[in-house]
Amino acid sequence: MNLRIAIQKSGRLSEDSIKLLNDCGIAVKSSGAKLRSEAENFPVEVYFLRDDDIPQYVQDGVADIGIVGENVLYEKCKDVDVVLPLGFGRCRLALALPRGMTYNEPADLEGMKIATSYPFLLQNFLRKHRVEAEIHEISGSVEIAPGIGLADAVCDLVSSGSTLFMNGLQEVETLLDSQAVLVRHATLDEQKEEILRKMIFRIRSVQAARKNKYILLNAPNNTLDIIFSLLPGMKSPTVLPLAEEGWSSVHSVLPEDEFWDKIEALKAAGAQGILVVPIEKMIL
Ligand SMILES: Nc1ncnc2c1ncn2[C@@H]1O[C@H](COP(=O)(O)OP(=O)(O)OP(=O)(O)O)[C@@H](O)[C@H]1O
Ligand SMILES: O=P(O)(O)OC[C@H]1O[C@H](OP(=O)(O)OP(=O)(O)O)[C@H](O)[C@@H]1O
Ligand SMILES: [Mg+2]
Repeated sequence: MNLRIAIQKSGRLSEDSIKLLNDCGIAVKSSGAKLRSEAENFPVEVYFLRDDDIPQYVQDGVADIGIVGENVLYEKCKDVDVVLPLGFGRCRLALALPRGMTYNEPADLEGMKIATSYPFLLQNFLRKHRVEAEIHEISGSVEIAPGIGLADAVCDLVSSGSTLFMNGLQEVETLLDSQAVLVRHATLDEQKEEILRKMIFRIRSVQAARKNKYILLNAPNNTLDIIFSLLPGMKSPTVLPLAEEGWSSVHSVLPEDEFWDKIEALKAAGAQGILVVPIEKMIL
């Protein structure tokens, strides 16, 4: 029996969703016209859908799991469980006003007409701040609304901010920070649970590998104590003697976010010939 997984057919999450499955050793191709596809080497079947529909499909058990942005998930309010964050599709749901308009607090939105594709999340925000405003729901190109007299403000997704900028808008509030998450139907039979467990294990290994680098360096033996204190490694660093007397080669694993600071410190401690290599999988 196959685990049925729903991913976005074409859009911002499609490529990263397929790449994640591929990096987990699950051979699926991007959809084309075929909206269902079985992996060749792992018991999953992929459904290619509009992202808006994914929470409903997973809630109803039409799909067992899905990949969807938190923005869509929380807007749709469906009963599905979040399994784990996936680290891509990062964006924020934000309120924006025409540039130059003063904004100090949510009360400044009182009486405004706000265009959005996220009426539920916007309504929550307005209610929380006891603001009365009119919500005008549109399904896309939201940022055009103030410029054509359709609304006074917008509430839409932002990542680089260039769409807001190009449309003469300024961001004034963040309602939600979002990324893609893996969601699941509340209950699955034991066979599907087992497939999902394997998949989660693979995803975690891929994520750990993406967050770390393998580092190799040469150092004089009298600097090794300082170098070890800088390089924790998965257990502890590997040390091999160099052919040249009094020198060693040290191998270790470094988190991506500590990387540049550590490299500076390693150089200062006497490390030379530093090589940094990506890790493909990391089994914890
Ligand atoms: N600018 C962005 N940067 C990063 N992630 C984004 C950005 N815009 C949207 N996302 C994330 O990607 C998801 C899909 O965005 P996309 O624009 O492809 O959706 P869509 O047009 O609604 O597609 P569909 O046709 O599937 O309904 C969003 O729900 C959000 O989680
Ligand atoms: O801050 P930025 O980097 O400019 O990104 C923000 C834009 O990206 C998304 O739309 P998208 O380009 O996915 O088009 P869509 O309207 O078809 O969803 C979102 O709806 C914004 O319009
Ligand atoms: Mg959509």
